[in-house]
Amino acid sequence: MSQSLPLDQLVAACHWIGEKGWAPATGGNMSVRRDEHVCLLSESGKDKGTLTRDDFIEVDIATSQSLSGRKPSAETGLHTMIYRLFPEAGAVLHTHTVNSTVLSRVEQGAALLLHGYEMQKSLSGQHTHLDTLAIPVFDNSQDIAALASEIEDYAARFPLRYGFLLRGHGLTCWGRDVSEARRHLEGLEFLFECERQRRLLEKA
Ligand SMILES: CSCCC(=O)C(=O)COP(=O)(O)O
Ligand SMILES: [Zn+2]
Repeated sequence: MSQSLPLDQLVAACHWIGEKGWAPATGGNMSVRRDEHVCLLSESGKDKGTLTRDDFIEVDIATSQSLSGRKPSAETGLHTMIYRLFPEAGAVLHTHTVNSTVLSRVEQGAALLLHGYEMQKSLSGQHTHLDTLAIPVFDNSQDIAALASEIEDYAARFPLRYGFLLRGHGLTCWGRDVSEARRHLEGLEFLFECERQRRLLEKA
């Protein structure tokens, strides 16, 4: 059986994300790397749970410019930043879930620390619940270029793996391919739900 193409895998991932309710009201954006220079990014303003192959736009990774007249995601600069920072990154998924939106506001520190969860091992290279996983949290901004620059500066000084949270906005995560990006998204969302519940129960 022939293996589906990365874009087909990404479209299936978008439908899965939509079914999960993780991209409500046109929120979220998704992309896949085509090669060293170009990625395919979801078109801005569309319902991401019902995207088709035709809803993805070729974008130059170096300049973040669309190679056609159509408007790619408002957050294009964050996707291209990830592809420039991490040559091994093959797919980027951005979602607006309740957990990522609320936890990123409750967490006042520079990172959401996850510790003691077996499902930390769902993330590539993680082998024990005894380690502490730090998912950085950045203040939300409508200035995507400035936000990308802030995150690039962070990545120059600290390890940046799996994803980052935008405070009161959502999660952007990535993987070597669509399958790994999906696993990282699902694993992080599970961990966020656990952490949100833990904080609620420990306050009770
Ligand atoms: C109502 S969604 C606000 C924009 C956003 O945060 C998002 O993730 C979707 O923007 P896009 O331009 O990619 O549709
Ligand atoms: Zn968003």
